[in-house]
Amino acid sequence: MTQTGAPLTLFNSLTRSAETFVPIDPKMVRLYSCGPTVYSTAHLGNLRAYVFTDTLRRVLNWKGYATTHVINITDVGHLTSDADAGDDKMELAAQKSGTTIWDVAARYTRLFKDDLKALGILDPSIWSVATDHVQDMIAFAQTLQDHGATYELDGGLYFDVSKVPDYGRLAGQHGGPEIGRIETVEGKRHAADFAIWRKSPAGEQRQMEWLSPWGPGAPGWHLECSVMSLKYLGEQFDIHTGGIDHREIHHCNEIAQNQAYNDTARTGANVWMHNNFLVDRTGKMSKSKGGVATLGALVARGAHPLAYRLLCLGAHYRSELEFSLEAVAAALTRLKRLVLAIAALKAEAGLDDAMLRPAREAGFGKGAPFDWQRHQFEAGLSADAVAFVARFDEALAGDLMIPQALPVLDAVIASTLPADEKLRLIGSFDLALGLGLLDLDRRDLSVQPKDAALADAEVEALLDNRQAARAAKDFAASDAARDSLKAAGIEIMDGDPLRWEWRPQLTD
Ligand SMILES: Nc1ncnc2c1ncn2[C@@H]1O[C@H](COP(=O)(O)OP(=O)(O)OP(=O)(O)O)[C@@H](O)[C@H]1O
Ligand SMILES: [Zn+2]
Repeated sequence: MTQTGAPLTLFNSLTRSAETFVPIDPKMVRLYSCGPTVYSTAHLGNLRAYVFTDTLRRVLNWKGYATTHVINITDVGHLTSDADAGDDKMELAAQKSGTTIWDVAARYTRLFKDDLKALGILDPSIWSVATDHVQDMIAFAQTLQDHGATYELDGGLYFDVSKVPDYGRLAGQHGGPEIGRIETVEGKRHAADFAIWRKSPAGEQRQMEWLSPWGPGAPGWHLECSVMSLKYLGEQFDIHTGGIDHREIHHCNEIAQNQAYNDTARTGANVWMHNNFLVDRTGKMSKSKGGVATLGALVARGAHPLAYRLLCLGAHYRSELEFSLEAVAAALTRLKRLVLAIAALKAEAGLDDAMLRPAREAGFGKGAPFDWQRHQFEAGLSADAVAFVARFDEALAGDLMIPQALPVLDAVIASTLPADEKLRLIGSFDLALGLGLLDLDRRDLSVQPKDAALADAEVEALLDNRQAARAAKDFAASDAARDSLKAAGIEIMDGDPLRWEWRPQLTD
């Protein structure tokens, strides 16, 4: 299938400019996203990174491209300091929890995937787990050594960044191998050199270690992404993504390894894309700071996970997004308004299951283009409706400008189009937005806070009492019922078919 609509432009961190996207193979766009280090629960900042990659992949599919998307799971090698020092994050977490690294990895991988599901993030074509690829990594490191790009120290096998052209170009640092790094290891030739194989200290056996030509040890973190992207996507693929922190070191090192491995100046991916940070008042949200906001914590306060997705979609991926509970509350209200409006449209037009099918089926394909689904929604639309599709498409095509696509959705709802056409447009748009708009019920969004004092049935009983009191014109009793519900965190919504909802505890 060929690309539809406006030409897609994407901002390439490598050239620091927005470029028209030209796939290497128009039949299959190859995409790699640096995955999580599974040593603790992902925080909302980490999840922003995957809302971004999911949006990218959905937009590619929406525009008619099939994708092969790889996300890795880092269960070895990521050190506590980016400056190639400190402990392995996984080892440290296992020590702290008194379990094995494998248990830690299994637990947090599962929790991570649960979070992605709750956020409407589609499964990648391939989840690649670092520890499944250690033999590939050893072979890759051996080739780097054969190509003269490494040197051995007591602590491990090091990559010599002076052996590749223009090291650090991605970070915008054209200073060569001496750029801004602290010398932390005795004998390193350049500050930016990094370990691709970390030898186990003599006389010590690590929980996770493998035999290698350089002795027992474990691979470096940067190595895994080069190896797994090469294995599944080839020497040069289309797009590589990660958070903006990866632009400075991790991706520079991946590029250097790819170049040394292939003996070329090519970087491994044509387009390198980076999402900006989720920040709070103290700066970048990060696990190391403690007291971290997780999706589970938001839900415990009564927010629906998709409210967080909508919050992310409301900011362009290259802008910082400031996190606050108030912002989540506002996104939740925005989502509720959308869902209420859509419920009214469904009541007006009658939404049959046949219309929902394409939206649901879109989730099964691990990267298939959305042509068929879009055709189901868009076939036979009026010229006025098609004009909305063009506006929406243009926003997506301009470097994934979702904040400009969302108002097109609002405009559709406010328009004079017939309800059936509005629903079709919403169904089509939502393939790219991933908010589950046609499926969501207002009831789904009324999430019960974890420490809620009342159960659903008790709320219903109190509401019935109140209704009876009102019918008997006993306004004191009716007000008392309202007040006791309010004290329990429940808002009564007269005139709303749902009648009531939990008031999310979304203030600091
Ligand atoms: N505050 C943030 N906002 C957006 N993306 C982030 C943020 N923090 C990390 N990321 C991204 O999340 C993804 C997963 O990162 P990873 O699991 O390795 O996190 P981490 O480095 O252990 O987390 P932390 O930085 O909190 O210690 C990466 O692409 C990373 O760039
Ligand atoms: Zn990576």
